[in-house]
Amino acid sequence: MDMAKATSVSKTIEQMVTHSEQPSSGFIVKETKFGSIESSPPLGPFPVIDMSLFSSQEHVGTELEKLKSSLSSAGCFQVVGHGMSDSFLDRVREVAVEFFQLPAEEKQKHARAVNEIEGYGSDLVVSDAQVFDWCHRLFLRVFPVHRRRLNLWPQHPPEFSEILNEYAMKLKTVTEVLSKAIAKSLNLEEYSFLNQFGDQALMQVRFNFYPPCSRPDLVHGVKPHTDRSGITILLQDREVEGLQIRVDGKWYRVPVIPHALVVNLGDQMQIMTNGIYKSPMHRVVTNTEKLRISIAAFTEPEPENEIGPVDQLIDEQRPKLYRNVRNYGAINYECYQKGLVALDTVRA
Ligand SMILES: O=C(O)CCC(=O)C(=O)O
Ligand SMILES: [Fe+2]
Repeated sequence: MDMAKATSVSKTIEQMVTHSEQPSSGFIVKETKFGSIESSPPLGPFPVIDMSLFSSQEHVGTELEKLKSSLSSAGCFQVVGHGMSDSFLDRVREVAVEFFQLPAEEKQKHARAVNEIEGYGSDLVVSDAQVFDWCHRLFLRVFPVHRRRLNLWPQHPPEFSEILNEYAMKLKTVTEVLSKAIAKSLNLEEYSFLNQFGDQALMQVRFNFYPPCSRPDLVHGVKPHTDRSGITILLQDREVEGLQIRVDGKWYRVPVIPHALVVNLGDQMQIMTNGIYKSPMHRVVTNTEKLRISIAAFTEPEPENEIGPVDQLIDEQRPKLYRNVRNYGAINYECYQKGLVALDTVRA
């Protein structure tokens, strides 16, 4: 795909929104393998877990039970008691909004290169048959720190980098605490997953901006996918819903709880838990009235690390479901281009 066509995708959304036009054909979903685009399926069975209770003798058992039952079915829950204040989370959202409100030329200074995902832009174009998502994104690697590409980090608003850095550090702690709790919920040693992530685990943050859309019934904010990560932590819009998760073949809405974080498992945790815990398929729908922003942080093992199902989760009843792999990110990307389900290609 040449540069002209790639940039025209992002311009098109803004122009169509400004002129209240119908989405152009490149955005229209023609076949939905995973069910029609409904804006209001039922609310999902996603529990709210209070992380501060992990250190309470009295309550930890109940919280770990909730974690276990949600991860073995839906693969998703929300967390409170994560240690971040409401005002801090609002600040994180605000800097994202301020960035997206900048004039297009200003945002383009941080544009991603045509064949790269890091930076600001719309969908990376990988095939002529591709249907585009109704979304602009700013995608930045935050860990390991020496791999940050600071030229892609916004200069406006001026406090963007400082806030993102602080948010990333806090999310790192939350992710570590959750990894240990996930291990405990399976009666494993606390570091069973963290050891596979390694000290140089990757964290990438994606700021998603979904403009209102005149035909939410015809486009996806983000098309159905599973995350390639180990663990994804999502800060949803304070007010506007849009995320849906598929459980047992049906779509469910994830409710907005303004100061909770949504936790989704990614494919690499499904591998490490030998398929006991699920990496849920999810999608985002748009609406006619309101724009939506969300901030997703994906943590995954160091690409060079070999990861695989934890030994204690393999037995005669549950043989090893996945083989050991390195660089799952690259496998996932290749499958995406070929239209294959990445997890199916790494079965034992
Ligand atoms: O916007 C959302 O709620 C989810 C976005 C998402 O699934 C992603 O960025 O991978
Ligand atoms: Fe996702």
